Amino acid sequence: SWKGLLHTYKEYLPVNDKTPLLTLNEGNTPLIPLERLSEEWGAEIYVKTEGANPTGSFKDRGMVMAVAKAKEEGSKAIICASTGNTSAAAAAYGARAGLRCIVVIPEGKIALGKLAQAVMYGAEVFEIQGNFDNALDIVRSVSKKENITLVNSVNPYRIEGQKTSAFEICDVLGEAPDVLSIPVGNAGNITAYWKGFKEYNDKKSTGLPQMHGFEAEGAAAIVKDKVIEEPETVATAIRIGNPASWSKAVEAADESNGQIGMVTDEEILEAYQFLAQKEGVFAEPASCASIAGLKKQIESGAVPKGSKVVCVLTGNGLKDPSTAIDTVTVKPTVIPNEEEAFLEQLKGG
Ligand SMILES: Cc1ncc(COP(=O)(O)O)c(/C=C/C(=O)C(=O)O)c1O
Repeated sequence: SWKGLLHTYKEYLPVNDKTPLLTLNEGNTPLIPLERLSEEWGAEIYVKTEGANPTGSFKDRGMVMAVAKAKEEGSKAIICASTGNTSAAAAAYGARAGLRCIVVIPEGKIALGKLAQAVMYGAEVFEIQGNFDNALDIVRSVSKKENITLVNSVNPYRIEGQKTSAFEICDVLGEAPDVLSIPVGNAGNITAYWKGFKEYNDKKSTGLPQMHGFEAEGAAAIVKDKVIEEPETVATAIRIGNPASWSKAVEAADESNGQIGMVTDEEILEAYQFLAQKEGVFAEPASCASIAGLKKQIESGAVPKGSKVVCVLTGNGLKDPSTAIDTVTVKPTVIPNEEEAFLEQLKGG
């Protein structure tokens, strides 16, 4: 049976006999074929549903590695800035490892499910009156002054843990896909996937995908080649205006002959709905940037028909119930406690 990432991929990870084999059974997430969209769009499309991880996002992969190494090094506390999923994962793995966990999130801009997780796992939660980029600046500085381990994706152990998803995709498909489509916020994840695909290719000749990353238009620092001081997007997870791994994301796109593109909130929300309603897959808005971006690239021919594509769905749709209820097209209907009234509605009365 599956024993988590540190156990499964120890030969590819900085795991030694002093590293605690921390786990919440992260990893081994489903790779689901999208039959209807593949048919409609003329490509072979799969989604890597990272929302199936223990805290509902891909962050668990990086956090299990970063927290295990923090504990190995005798750290007593971890800290991160977060748009929500990093703080949820840090809080969970910090609790699991018995470490103090401090998280700094942008006041009023965190999805409800993520805040619920951070508080429930017992993190010390600070809502900064600023955005993620402001929060990251502060926690990077504080972690240097205090003996507290920074677990944002500037911590290389996060990238090590997150690269394992590329291994799983190659193991299931038997080779790398032609295209890997992925949302981009702070750009740690696209960096990690590219590292993973290269390592696996070196070891097993699995081939290399083109890396296609997508920012939200209101936070598209890389695409616009400028820091976005006031990033805005409904996809709050990627509401990041100064990606910490900016140059590594560009490197991944250039080396793989891929590209970093951007999608509008409207395109994200459209993908958010048709993915759930046509394929039964519910992912949070930021995740759907990978679907929205792929749609545009197939339409433009940037991704040729017949390509084998994996879209990374980075977070579970349940993380952000408010956006689902607020933006869904077909709203719920209220009915009295009467069968007649219900039948009337069912018949489209
Ligand atoms: C659902 C979801 N999808 C995509 C991203 C972008 O990944 P990166 O490009 O590696 O940043 C995030 C990132 C979230 C945080 O940065 C945080 O939680 O602080 C996310 O939660």
